[in-house]
Amino acid sequence: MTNSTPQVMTIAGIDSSGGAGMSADLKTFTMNGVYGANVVVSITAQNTTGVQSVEMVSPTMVAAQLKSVADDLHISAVKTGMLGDAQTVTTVAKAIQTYDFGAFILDPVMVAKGGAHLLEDSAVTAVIQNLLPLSTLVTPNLPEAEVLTGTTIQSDIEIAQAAHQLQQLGAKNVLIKGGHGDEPVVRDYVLLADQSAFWLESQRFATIKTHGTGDTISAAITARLALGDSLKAAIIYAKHYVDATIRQSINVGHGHGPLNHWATMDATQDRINIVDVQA
Ligand SMILES: Nc1ncnc2c1ncn2[C@@H]1O[C@H](COP(=O)(O)OP(=O)(O)OP(=O)(O)O)[C@@H](O)[C@H]1O
Ligand SMILES: Cc1ncc(CO)c(N)n1
Repeated sequence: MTNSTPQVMTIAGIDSSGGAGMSADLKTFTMNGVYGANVVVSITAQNTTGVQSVEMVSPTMVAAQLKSVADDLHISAVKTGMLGDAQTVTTVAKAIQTYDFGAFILDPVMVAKGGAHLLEDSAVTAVIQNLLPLSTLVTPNLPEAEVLTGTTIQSDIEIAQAAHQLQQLGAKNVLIKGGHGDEPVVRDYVLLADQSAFWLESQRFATIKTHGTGDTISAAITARLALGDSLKAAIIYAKHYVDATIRQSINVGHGHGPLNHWATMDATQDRINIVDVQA
C-alpha cells in the first residue's frame, strides 16, 4: 500500500483528564503528522492529582479491536502503554506476532506519577517473556528498568549494564529515561542494536507539570519511525519534542498538569546535548 498516509497505533489505557496514556499518544501523533489508531485496554478515572479508579477492557475485546485495525489499516509503527494485567500482555503479544504492525515501541508503564499501579506485579514476567523479545525499542524509566532487570540502578555504569541486560532479554534497542530525580541535568541513556550508545542531556525544567512525559516521548518516536526516520534520529527528535512540551507549559488541573502538545520546537534545537559513549 504505497503512498498511503503514515499510520501508527497506540495500545494503551485512557486517562479521563486527557494528559497521559492514549490521549497523550494521540495528541503527539497528530501534532507530528501521522494518523493514529487506538486500541483501548483499560479505562482510568484519573486527573492531575492521581488515579481514582481503573477498569480493564476484556482480553476478547482487546483482541477484537486489534483485528479490526489489522484488517483495514496499514500500521507501520505501534506502541504500547499501560497494559494492566498478564492476560492483556499475552493478548497484545499474540497480535503483534500475528499481524504486521511494523516497528514495536514497548513503553513498559508500571506506575503513574501519583504512585498508582498500572501494571499488576504478576504481569511483569509476562512483559519480560512475551513483549521484550518482540520490541524494536523498550523505553523504561529508571524504576521500570530496575523492575525489568531485577537490579538496583544508582550509577551511570549500572544504567549501561541494565540497558545491556534488557538487550539480552530480547529488546533490540533500549532507551532508559532519566526524568525521575531532582538533579539539575536530566539524562536519558540510549543503547542501539549496533552497540553504539549515547546520553541525551537537557536542563531539568523546574515543574510538576510532567503528566504524560513518558507516553509523549515514546509516541513521538513511533510517529517519526512511521515518517521514515532512523531509530536514532527518531529518538533525538522525540527528546526535543518532549522537552518543548514540558518547557512551553500550560495550566490545566491542580496537580501534575499535562504537557503542551502543540509546543513549537524552534527554540529547543540547542537545548539537548548528545554525548556519545563506549557501550
Ligand atoms: N522536569 C523535566 N525537565 C526536562 N525534561 C524532563 C523532565 N521530566 C522528564 N523529562 C524528560 O521527559 C522524558 C520522559 O521521562 P520520564 O522519566 O519522566 O518518563 P516516565 O516516568 O515514563 O513518564 P510518565 O510519567 O509518563 O510515566 C525524558 O526524556 C525525560 O528526560
Ligand atoms: C492510562 C495511563 N497510561 C499511562 C500513564 C503514565 O503516564 C498514566 N498515568 N495513565
